[in-house]
Amino acid sequence: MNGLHVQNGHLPNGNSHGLSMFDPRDYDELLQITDVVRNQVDLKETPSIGIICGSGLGDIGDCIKEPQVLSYKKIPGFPSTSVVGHKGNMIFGYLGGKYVVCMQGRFHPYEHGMDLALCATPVRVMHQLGIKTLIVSNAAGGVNPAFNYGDLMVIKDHIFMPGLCGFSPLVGINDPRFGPRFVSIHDAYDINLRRLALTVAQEENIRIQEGIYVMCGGPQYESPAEVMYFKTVGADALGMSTCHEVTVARQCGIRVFGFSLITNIANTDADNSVEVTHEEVLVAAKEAGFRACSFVTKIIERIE
Ligand SMILES: O=P(O)(O)O[C@@H]1C[C@H](O)[C@@H](CO)O1
Ligand code: HPA
Repeated sequence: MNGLHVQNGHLPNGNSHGLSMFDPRDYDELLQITDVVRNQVDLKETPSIGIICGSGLGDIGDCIKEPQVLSYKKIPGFPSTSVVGHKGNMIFGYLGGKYVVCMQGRFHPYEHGMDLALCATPVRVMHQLGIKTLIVSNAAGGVNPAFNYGDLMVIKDHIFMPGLCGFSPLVGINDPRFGPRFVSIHDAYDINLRRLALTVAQEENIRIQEGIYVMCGGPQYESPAEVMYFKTVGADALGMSTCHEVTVARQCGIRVFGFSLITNIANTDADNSVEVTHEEVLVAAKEAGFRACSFVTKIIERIE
């Protein structure tokens, strides 16, 4: 065990700089964290599905039945969540008739020194808890001209900008217990889950799109010229998260479903642009809360 200090049987949280004292690439250290989680909740069964709530989409966690809520503050190694709209709770309980674990709040690389492995820690912990399927959500700016404010977008594929620039959660030592050194990202977003989601949306009368999500580094929103660049290379929606989590999930063989809530339409012309704010992102997410909950619940009901 490297660099991990056990105090009174508990591992410490990250320090005041948000940097963690544990090594998120160390399988055994993560096992300890997972054990601390297990010891603080009365698990009804092994959770089969993990959920990560995007900005303002914490309502999904609030829909969970018989919830057991564990604050991230009680999970050693988990850094703080500083972004408004990310409550920082790990919730166990039932959704759509399945036992799930839900991360009501995520760690964004821009909050934590671009330490992508640290930010993907919840996925590795959920893997050790036994999940087989991960549902990731995010707020994103729409680039595709057919998209409207408030649309949901099933993620078909992604462009992981930090990953392409060497900021991958898989950089560094690789413990084969997490999965292979080299991971193929050819089918990251499970096609059967995507089809199921499109069917559910149609049945529930939810406006749905399908497209390519781009993870930028953030925290600044993209300039109109940058948006045009991404549009040219095939982007449909822009955000600042998700791809690091999906990459780690795929390494450990978890199947993934991802969706974006289009909270704003990204600017494409500096002469006709509007300010983008996190406040409007949160308003859009609040308006979509009920829809997002029923979408996720109905999908989970039908997951085999
Ligand atoms: O956690 P997500 O990806 O939903 O958060 C988005 C991206 C930024 O963190 C923030 C910008 O408003 O919302
Ligand atoms: N860009 C990046 N991230 C975002 C946006 C955006 O326009 N909207 C919500 N999250």
